[in-house]
Amino acid sequence: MDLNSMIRTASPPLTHTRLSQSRTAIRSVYRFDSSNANALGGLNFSPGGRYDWQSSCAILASKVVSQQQDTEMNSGADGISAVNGHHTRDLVPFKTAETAPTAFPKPLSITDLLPAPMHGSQLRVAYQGVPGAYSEAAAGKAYPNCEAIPCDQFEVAFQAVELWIADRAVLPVENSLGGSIHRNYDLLLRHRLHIVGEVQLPVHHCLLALPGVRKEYLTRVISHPQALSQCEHTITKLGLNVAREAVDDTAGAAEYIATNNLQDTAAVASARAAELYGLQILADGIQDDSSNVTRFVMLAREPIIPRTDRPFKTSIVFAHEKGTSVLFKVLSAFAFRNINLTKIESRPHRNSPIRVVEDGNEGTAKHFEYMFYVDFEASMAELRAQNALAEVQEFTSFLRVLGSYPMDMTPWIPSREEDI
Ligand SMILES: O=C(O)C(=O)C[C@]1(C(=O)O)C=C[C@@H](O)C=C1
Repeated sequence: MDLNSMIRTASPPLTHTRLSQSRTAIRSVYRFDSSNANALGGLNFSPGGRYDWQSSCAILASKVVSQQQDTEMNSGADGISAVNGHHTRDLVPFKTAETAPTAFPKPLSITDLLPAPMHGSQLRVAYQGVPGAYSEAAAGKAYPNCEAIPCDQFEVAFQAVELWIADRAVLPVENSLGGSIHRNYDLLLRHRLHIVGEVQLPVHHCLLALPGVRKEYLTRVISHPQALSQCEHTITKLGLNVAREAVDDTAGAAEYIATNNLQDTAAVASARAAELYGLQILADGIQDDSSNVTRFVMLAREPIIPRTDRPFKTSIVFAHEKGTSVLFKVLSAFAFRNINLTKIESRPHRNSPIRVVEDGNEGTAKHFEYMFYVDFEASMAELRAQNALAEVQEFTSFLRVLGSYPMDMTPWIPSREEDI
């Protein structure tokens, strides 16, 4: 058994197996009851279903709304049906309050369209890791008072939302020191969820060990690979002669040390993980840069309606059969309209990873093919963004809008000063 599986044995996050056990129950009912909760490892789902919200949201096509339409939207449910070109009554079965007072669907209200619905019921948010992981903190920042659902893998968090076990997933996509979390870029493409928001979380790492353990006793430091890479230089500067070992998440590493009473191993994790698993903090603020930040995206089954009354970001992914030659044209579509790009990422084109170009005289060239992910600072409700994408569509063979969502504009709170 490897380290990761041993850690998983000790903690009960949502796994692929538990997801498939619960699949049948989830398909047959929208409401979760306590038996489903037990099937999912004791997760305590909030009572009451969301089918009213689901059926209402089903009418929201991913079409954009203009600024003028945005105003109509504020006029209530009728306005919304007009905005989207649909008639709600065609889609929602009509019942009078007298005949079925409890089954009558709640009309879609403006709060249903916000990234964090204020339904009164607790929002269930899937994250990868165990309690004390940074992803759990990001879920709490994105959706205060949510019910955070731990998942053992990123993919399980995607599936938890798809299967209605969770309402949202909050997943890391990039870190200011460690770079992109590639796995999540690939999963964004493979799954059909929509980005409905982003949060940036200052990440303040600590070196944790069992009480009484001194730095000199350590032979091994374990953590999430991103966390290890964010502390690489500092671990060396601390004079530790240790092997680095990657595990699934930072808090899981802390839990593993506590459960197995490991005297020679330290974890890179949060101060909250130290508290939860009874470890001491040997060194505080061990990230190589004190302004270490991880950006997380919030995912949902339905897109939100883009707006223009606050700063929005839009994320797209595109590809072209003729390779990278299209890149300049695509980027210029944004440059001409003064639209800032905040991120560009390329990933292997899994369906056709190599393009072979025969040249009779020179031989055969093999070019790698890519999917390009771009984030830009504009809302899909803005004409300039719509025009830019119309142009991009002309140059590309594949284009998907992953989401148009409010930018995280929370004031910058620098991480505490290093204390080592
Ligand atoms: O292991 C955790 O605590 C996580 O939440 C994962 C994760 C990541 O995937 O990057 C999140 C934030 C930090 O950058 C380090 C690790």
